[in-house]
Amino acid sequence: MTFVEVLIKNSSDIWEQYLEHPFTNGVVDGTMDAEKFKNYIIEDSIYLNAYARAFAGGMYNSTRREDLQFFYKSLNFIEEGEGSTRVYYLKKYNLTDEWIDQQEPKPENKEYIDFMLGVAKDGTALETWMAILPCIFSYAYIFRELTKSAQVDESNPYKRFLDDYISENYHNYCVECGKYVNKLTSQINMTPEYKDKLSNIFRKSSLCELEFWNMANRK
Ligand SMILES: Cc1ncc(CO)c(N)n1
Repeated sequence: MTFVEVLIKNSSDIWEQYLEHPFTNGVVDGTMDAEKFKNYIIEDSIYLNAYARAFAGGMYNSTRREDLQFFYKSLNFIEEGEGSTRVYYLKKYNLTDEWIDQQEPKPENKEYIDFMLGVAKDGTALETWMAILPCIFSYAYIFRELTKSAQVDESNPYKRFLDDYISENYHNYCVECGKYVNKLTSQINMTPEYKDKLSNIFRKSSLCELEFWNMANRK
């Protein structure tokens, strides 16, 4: 088993809950309440700004060119994909980035942001990847799994959102991230204690993801 596979296995009890969540299922079948989805997009726009700062923290703490490059290549990929989808929905709701900048995140979002930025501020590149990987991987996992048996309807208002995560492009990016992180772990001395430390960071972010869905599903 690769280290990335171990990480996911150690958080599988949480990951299983993503697939049964009323919010993720409501988005996939298009029945999600429009107001809830709008509020989700607002929180997620705040989150993605903090996410970019986490990458910046990871970059600041990286001294190897490959590590620096992988952070900015990833950030660019996210900005062009999900970032522009958020802008599309914000426009639809007549909201602007300037307005988003003024908003305070809800408590669940704030907890996730604070955790991620804390790891990125003081951690190594690898530790920072532990905090940001559940975000990247879980969306591919959730939306690929949930659309396996049923295609996304053309009339689904959330199709543009879903298409980002079920695309081949996003899948390939996840594979690339996995390879890169596995390579990082093969270059250092991974004691059992350190493996646990890394796995716990990944697990905490996985839990924050679940709380984010719970938050989104509350009015
Ligand atoms: C909270 C959250 N987690 C994961 C993703 C996917 O990158 C996202 N856009 N937002």
